[in-house]
Amino acid sequence: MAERVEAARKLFAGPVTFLKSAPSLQFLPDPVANEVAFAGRSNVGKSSLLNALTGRNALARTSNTPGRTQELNFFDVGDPEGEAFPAFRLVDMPGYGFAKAPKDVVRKWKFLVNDYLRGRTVLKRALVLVDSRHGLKDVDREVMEMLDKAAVSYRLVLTKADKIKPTELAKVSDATAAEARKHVAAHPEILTTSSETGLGIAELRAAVVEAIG
Ligand SMILES: Nc1nc2c(ncn2[C@@H]2O[C@H](COP(=O)(O)OP(=O)(O)OP(=O)(O)O)[C@@H](O)[C@H]2O)c(=O)[nH]1
Ligand SMILES: [Mg+2]
Repeated sequence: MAERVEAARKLFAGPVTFLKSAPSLQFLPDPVANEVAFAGRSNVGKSSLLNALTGRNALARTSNTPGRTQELNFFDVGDPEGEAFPAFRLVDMPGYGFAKAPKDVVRKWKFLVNDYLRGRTVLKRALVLVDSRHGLKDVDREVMEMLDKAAVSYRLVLTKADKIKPTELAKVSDATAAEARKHVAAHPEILTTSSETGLGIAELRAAVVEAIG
């Protein structure tokens, strides 16, 4: 475990650059590197977690206003010692399930995300982020079913762990794990993170590196 964490730290210490935004499938980058995608309800902390993983504060745009990102954002991550750049890609997905989302936006999200998830052979894993204060919601369950059907393996990641008491956190984590076990494509173990304190970030890096192989 410690070895994997160290290897992952090195890989993530390499160059990281924003590649492009894809508002629709025709704008997807060529599938030249394995990808790990960040999914989750709006405001759950996807962009913040991507920044924490790469150690770059302002790489992915974070915001207090939910639903700003409606595109797939691709980031190249390199290996400082390797020849190949990118070594892999991180994909920041638009958030789902915010209250004021207009219907056409929701429909667009479903088409874009569903098509991306089903058709992308380089997509090795999705990380489904869940706010640890709220736990899984029905929209998350719908996305989990979408991932089950698309046969994309995924891992549930609790975010903003700094915002709740450890006893509450343990309860939410147990409940989330119990649900994960009912889904064929879900990893049974839940990762707990905070972009604010750095909790779980090293472990999440290791999980990404394991996923990209
Ligand atoms: N306390 C705390 N706040 C966080 C954490 N992660 C994110 N936030 C805050 O939560 C808000 C939303 O974060 P984002 O990273 O923009 O969320 P997102 O999931 O990318 O949101 P969308 O792009 O709208 O889907 C911001 O105000 C962040 O500063 C965390 O670990 N702890
Ligand atoms: Mg975002």
